[in-house]
Amino acid sequence: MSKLLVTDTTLRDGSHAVSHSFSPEFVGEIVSKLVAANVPIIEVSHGAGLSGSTIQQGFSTHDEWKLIESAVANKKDSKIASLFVPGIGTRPEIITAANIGIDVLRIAVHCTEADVTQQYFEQAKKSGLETVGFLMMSHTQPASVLAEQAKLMESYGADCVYIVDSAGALVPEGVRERVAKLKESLSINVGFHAHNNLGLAIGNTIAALEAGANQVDGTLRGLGAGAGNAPTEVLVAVLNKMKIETGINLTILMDTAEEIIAPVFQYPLVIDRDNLAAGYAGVYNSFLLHVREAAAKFNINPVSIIEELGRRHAVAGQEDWILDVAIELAQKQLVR
Ligand SMILES: C[C@H](O)CC(=O)C(=O)O
Ligand SMILES: [Mn+2]
Repeated sequence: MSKLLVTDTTLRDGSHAVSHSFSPEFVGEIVSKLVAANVPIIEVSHGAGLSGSTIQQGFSTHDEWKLIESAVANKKDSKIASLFVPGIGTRPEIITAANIGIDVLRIAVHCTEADVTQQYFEQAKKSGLETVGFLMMSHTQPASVLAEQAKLMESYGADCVYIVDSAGALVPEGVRERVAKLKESLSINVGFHAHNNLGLAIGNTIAALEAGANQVDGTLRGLGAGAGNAPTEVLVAVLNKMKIETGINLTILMDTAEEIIAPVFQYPLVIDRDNLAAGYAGVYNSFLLHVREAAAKFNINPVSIIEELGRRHAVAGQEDWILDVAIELAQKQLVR
């Protein structure tokens, strides 16, 4: 097996968990540490991707382009990736990010919407970028549907397609069958991105590797939306034990997670009631901060909002449903 490619997305998925408050200085410091640890790909952007700083997705405290410039300035031999969500980002932002010097664009859509990504893959290729397709909320579709979507992305120019467990809802068997189907269907790399709502982020990532995944994600200390991601340092420790070569320096990861990332946590990253409810109901992790705000505003149990969003199969971009559901539930309480 060629060397496994690990992408650290602390500075992108982790952005959700710190209310998009990373500074250019902090980004430069973390990128330097990840580069020193030999992490091959480092993702940096707003949690919702290029141009994600909006009222619906949460405003960034700093100019996103300055964050990306700082990452590029410190990247040395590592590659800088940015996420891109069609409908949030537009083609000019791809050009701007390429001109700043990113190397990889990760194009993320709900896992049945690959058909809207063609123009963005084409633009990314035109701009000289490597490309990754990110099939979000992959638990909602069977392997056969995901494979069809992934083949569309491959035809548009994707160099890799990821199974993305956005709600942390998959169990290892579900990961294995999805990754194996993509491996069977594609001639490009296959990746996996975990969330830890059921305590399975590491286990699921190993299941993805056993099914043939070539690229996997992690975040330092698991800093990420909702229940967080597979902690990169833990993942590398487990891979070392399994004699799977990554070329990554575990000590630098452990020290950076402990000494620099842990102090920036705004709340403990635990599988609390809301995070477990989201994984169990299959609800998108980046909804959770907004769910908690709405629950507090209307004095209702956040789990009742999460369970209703799960029943309605809410997907990325439907953050406005959170408030609608909260208002409906509050009104029901009033009429009891
Ligand atoms: C835009 C999302 O945060 C992408 C992601 O990390 C996920 O779906 O998980
Ligand atoms: Mn994620």
